[in-house]
Amino acid sequence: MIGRLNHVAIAVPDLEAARAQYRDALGAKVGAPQDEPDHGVTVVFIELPNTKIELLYPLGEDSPIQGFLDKNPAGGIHHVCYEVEDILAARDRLRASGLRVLGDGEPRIGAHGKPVLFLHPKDMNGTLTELEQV
Ligand SMILES: CC[C@@H](C(=O)O)C(=O)SCCNC(=O)CCNC(=O)[C@H](O)C(C)(C)COP(=O)(O)OP(=O)(O)OC[C@H]1O[C@@H](n2cnc3c(N)ncnc32)[C@H](O)[C@@H]1OP(=O)(O)O
Ligand SMILES: [Co+2]
Repeated sequence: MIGRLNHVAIAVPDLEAARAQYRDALGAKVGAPQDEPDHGVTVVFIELPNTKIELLYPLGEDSPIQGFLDKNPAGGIHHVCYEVEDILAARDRLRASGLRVLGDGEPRIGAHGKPVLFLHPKDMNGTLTELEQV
């Protein structure tokens, strides 16, 4: 059911420093910061030949990544995102397997303008998992 790895998200304590590191030290193609108020994060996408890195920084007072950064002040891998063709079919299949879909279970529009859902990290081998319909 799952398709390509769309992105690996890394929560960072200093977004500009992380952007500069990927651009200058690693020589990567680094995008501009993009505020996502509905998701409580500012994101920067880094284009790699085979996937993307999504740098995450908290936005607003109720950011879902604040707790993660409090526990991991140097930053760390926050989630992985897999592509699916039909997100509602994927959600129903995963729920039937006993996995918890976060929030109200209704897909929300993500940073690429496509519907996304998240699966609880405790049900996914300790890894917060995002699904994006492509
Ligand atoms: C820009 C849009 C979109 C895109 O298009 O790409 C995005 O990527 S948005 C990214 C940010 N949005 C989200 O993360 C939404 C989903 N996340 C959540 O609903 C919450 O963050 C959470 C996963 C339910 C965690 O909630 P929180 O209140 O921060 O923590 P808890 O204390 O309740 O955590 C319970 C338990 O889970 C562990 N945990 C938390 N976050 C992670 C993580 N990222 N990876 C692995 N494990 C995680 C946490 O440590 C707790 O474990 P214990 O300490 O053992 O209890
Ligand atoms: Co993401």
